[in-house]
Amino acid sequence: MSAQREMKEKNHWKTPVTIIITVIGVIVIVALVTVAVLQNKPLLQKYKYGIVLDAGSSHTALYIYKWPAEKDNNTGRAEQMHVCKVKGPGISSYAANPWKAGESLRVCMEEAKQWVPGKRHHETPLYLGATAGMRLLNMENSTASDKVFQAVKEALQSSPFSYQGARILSGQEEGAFGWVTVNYLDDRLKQGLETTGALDLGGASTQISFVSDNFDGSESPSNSVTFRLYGNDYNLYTHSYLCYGKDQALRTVVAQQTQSGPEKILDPCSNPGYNTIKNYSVLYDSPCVSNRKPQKAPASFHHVGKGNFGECQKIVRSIFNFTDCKYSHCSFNGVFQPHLQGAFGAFSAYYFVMSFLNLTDTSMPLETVKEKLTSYCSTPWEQIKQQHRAVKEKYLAEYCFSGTYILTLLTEGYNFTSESYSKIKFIKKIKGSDAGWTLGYMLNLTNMIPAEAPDTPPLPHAGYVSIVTIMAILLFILFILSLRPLWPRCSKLPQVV
Ligand SMILES: Nc1nc2c(ncn2[C@@H]2O[C@H](COP(=O)(O)OP(=O)(O)OP(=O)(O)O)[C@@H](O)[C@H]2O)c(=O)[nH]1
Ligand SMILES: [Ca+2]
Repeated sequence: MSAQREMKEKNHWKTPVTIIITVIGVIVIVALVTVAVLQNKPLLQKYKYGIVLDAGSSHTALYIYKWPAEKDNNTGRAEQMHVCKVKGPGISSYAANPWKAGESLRVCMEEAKQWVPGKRHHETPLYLGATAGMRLLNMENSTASDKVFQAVKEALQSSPFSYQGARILSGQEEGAFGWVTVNYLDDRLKQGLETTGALDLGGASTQISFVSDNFDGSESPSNSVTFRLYGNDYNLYTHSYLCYGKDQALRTVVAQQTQSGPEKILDPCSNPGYNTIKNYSVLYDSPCVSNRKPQKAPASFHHVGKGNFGECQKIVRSIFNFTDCKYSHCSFNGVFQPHLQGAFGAFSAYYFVMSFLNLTDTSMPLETVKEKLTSYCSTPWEQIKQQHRAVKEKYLAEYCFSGTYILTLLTEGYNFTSESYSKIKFIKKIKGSDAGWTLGYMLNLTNMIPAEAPDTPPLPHAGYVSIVTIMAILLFILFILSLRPLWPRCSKLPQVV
């Protein structure tokens, strides 16, 4: 009797133990699965943001980038979220009123505050990089350049973002980061694919950057930039030609025609019927041409269009020096350049000009490109204006020169042949992000491209979760089986007895 009671009491005790064990088991399963889910992926996809201001010679643009805020930055791709074009000219144009340079940025800075979520403002890095316009101002008047930077810094520091500095990029940096952007957006770096060269045509300078098998940097170290990205070594050739941006090259071509200080020039690079008065002091107010300034000249001259592609190309050719070269190969002006290799992406003014002129199809023979330019250049100015009422007159007036300049720079300056020309792609954006140096610059400064290939997880996220879930269930079943001797079935034994 007492044994039976003991057994009954024991059974009373066993049932709650089984329940507790079951509850603990369920909790363990839930905890394990939750850990697996959380460790590998945040429940809510959050983004990080970065802002880069491109203070170019002709204008400033503010780019906002975003990327998934995963454990390490290297797994998600950064993409352009928004671009804000600053109204007015580039910051170097405010040399006489530096505070206005800072003021000009305010509208876009306000816009940035709307695009980046408020709670991310303080952790969002903000950079400003200035290019050829500020390089020229710095050469001409470093005090004025410092004052412009001071004004710009104050404007940026007063924003809620994490200001990381404003500086002038070197030509090598500008070229190399443009190359990084293009290849990053094309996913060529991560996958270790053959890279694409980058051609950037700005207002005051132009860059060419590419990887060439027969360039190791030894022949001209100043043209060499090395990178180790995702476990691959790149020896990049890059050169930036100051004064060979579209605006400065045009200035040089007009200066070339006004060296004797005439009152009128008949310019083959402007359409027939184009006629405007230009100021000598404005034209020669740039270190790119100041040494050519005529000794004796009136205050202004009549700039009259003649519209002749062939003659225009002759003058354009004359701003390149093709004779001096101390290296095995040169492009122009005695600058070393290895043999062109692979495909190229051409952006900025290359794209603006060639898309306007319907010349982005590079399978078109070079002869056809010349014919189309001949036709555009010879079209009367009034007709051009009538046909393109929505396009800014300043741009319209320059397309004959710009097209001629681009063709000459590519084929005679950089030595693109009809075959290699067909490997150029005129581009504005890649997968929604603008081609340009800004993204590459930010990726570099935020260490978002690792030197070594990231450790790829042997299993995707879902795989981890499934395995942990199965293991947890198996463990639980084993655990329950191990408790068999305590199962309620035992409590019935005394009744049988
Ligand atoms: N036709 C046309 N030209 C443009 C447009 N936007 C800019 N440009 C011109 O194209 C040239 C190059 O522009 P950007 O690439 O912005 O040059 P930037 O960055 O200011 O100059 P850099 O400091 O030399 O790089 C300049 O002469 C601009 O005036 C456009 O929408 N259409
Ligand atoms: Ca630029």
